[in-house]
Amino acid sequence: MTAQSTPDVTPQNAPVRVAVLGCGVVGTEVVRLLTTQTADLAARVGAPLELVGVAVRNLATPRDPVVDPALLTDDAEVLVDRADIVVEVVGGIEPARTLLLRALRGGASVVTANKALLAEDGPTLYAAADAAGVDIYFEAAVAGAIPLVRPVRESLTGDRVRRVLGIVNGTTNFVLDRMATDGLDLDAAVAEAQELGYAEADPTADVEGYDAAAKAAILASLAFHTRVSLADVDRQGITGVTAEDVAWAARTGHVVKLLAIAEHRPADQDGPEGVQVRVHPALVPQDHPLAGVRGAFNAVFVEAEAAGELMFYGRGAGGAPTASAVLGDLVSAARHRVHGGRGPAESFYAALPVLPARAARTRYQIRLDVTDRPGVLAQVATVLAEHGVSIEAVRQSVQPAEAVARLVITTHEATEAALSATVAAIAEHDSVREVVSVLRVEGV
Ligand SMILES: NC(=O)C1=CN([C@@H]2O[C@H](COP(=O)(O)OP(=O)(O)OC[C@H]3O[C@@H](n4cnc5c(N)ncnc54)[C@H](O)[C@@H]3O)[C@@H](O)[C@H]2O)C=CC1
Ligand SMILES: N[C@@H](CC=O)C(=O)O
Ligand code: NA
Repeated sequence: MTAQSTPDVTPQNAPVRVAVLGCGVVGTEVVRLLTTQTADLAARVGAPLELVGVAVRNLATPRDPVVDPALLTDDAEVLVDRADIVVEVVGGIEPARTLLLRALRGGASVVTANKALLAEDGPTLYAAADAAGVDIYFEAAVAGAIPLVRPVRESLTGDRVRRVLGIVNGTTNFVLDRMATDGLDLDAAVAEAQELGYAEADPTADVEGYDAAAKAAILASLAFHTRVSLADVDRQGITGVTAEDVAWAARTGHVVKLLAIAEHRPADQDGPEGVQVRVHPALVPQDHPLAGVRGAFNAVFVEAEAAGELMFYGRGAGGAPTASAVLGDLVSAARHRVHGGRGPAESFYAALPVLPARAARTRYQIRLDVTDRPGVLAQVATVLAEHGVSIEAVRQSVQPAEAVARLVITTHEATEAALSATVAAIAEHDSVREVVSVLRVEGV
């Protein structure tokens, strides 16, 4: 195998000045790619990319040797004012928002990995970019290295996207995988994900589903040409998922995954046109492609009217994979600085209402402990039937010593509202000791 050749022609155009804000897991890898691929990047852009500085919170923090100490500053505002393109890998809402607005208003383009900020206040950033005629790119913000933002924002913009469904958080996928395959508990698996650089600065954002919900909001906005914010997403994380849930999933031929699902619903007898966006743990059949997504990998299906079903798969977290997506955006924005042109502006003309996710119809698996005596199963089945929820399958295992039977009921499709009412009624029943768990079943 031969080494890739390095171009020997130095582009004649003036350098594009790049500022990097934040030098943590992702920032360090961005600096590494910028400083080790200088000639290739210059050839691809048509001008050198000059790293003019790296803003950090604490100058005294020990850093990877790839980061030249002479480039470090703790004055991010001054650095922003010196740049043509600002790469933001600090994370969080403030000071990231203020710094990015300063960059955009000053005429710099922006590349950001910050899904929390985009899902909270994306329209303000888009508007500032538009007013200044500059770019805002954010491939790294959704599904790390996987090209997904660009395909949805640009490649599929001539089609009608109906649904986006998948795994968009590497940390929780890693955690659920470690729980299932190695019997690790949630806290130990989260600590490992932090060690590997997958988790957010506060991993609550991962385990409680906020990170996946932010990504779902961004994807829904792009896919359906409308505005969806974090607050619009029906969100449930994985902290309620127990080792027993994971074990029962395997016994019934499933794996537990944290899924993000965004759907465009046409007007029909159930209600008006709109979008539904939800994030929650779900049982996925073991033979479904999403079940084979291991570790911190992500996988997303996009269903479009003309294109049909597309699947995107790859590393959804980690410093180097995320930096790859950042650099791709940086080259695009830099090309525009050198040769003219702009990336896409916000497209929100459809202005669709966000519909309650409780109206979404899915299958469910209900696990409950009942008194082990004749006729109990028929009584539980009657409660389900009375609420219009039909049963697809029932498994029963008995613990004779305790006179308890464990029932695992898989339902046909039902709304969350119907299911909740049914579960409440079941829980009231004399023979029911405990409703142990209720999980959606997706991907069937
Ligand atoms: N780690 C990952 O796998 C991925 C991270 N992201 C996003 O990338 C961004 C950065 O993530 P990480 O590098 O993992 O986080 P990190 O916590 O490792 O790095 C952030 C760095 O920013 C620094 N910082 C905080 N406030 C600052 C300020 N005012 N000025 C300058 N520096 C400041 C922190 O000291 C820290 O070193 C976040 O928005 C995150 O959501 C996106 C995709 C994947
Ligand atoms: N914490 C995030 C990082 C990438 O977006 C994740 O685990 O997916
Ligand atoms: Na991506």
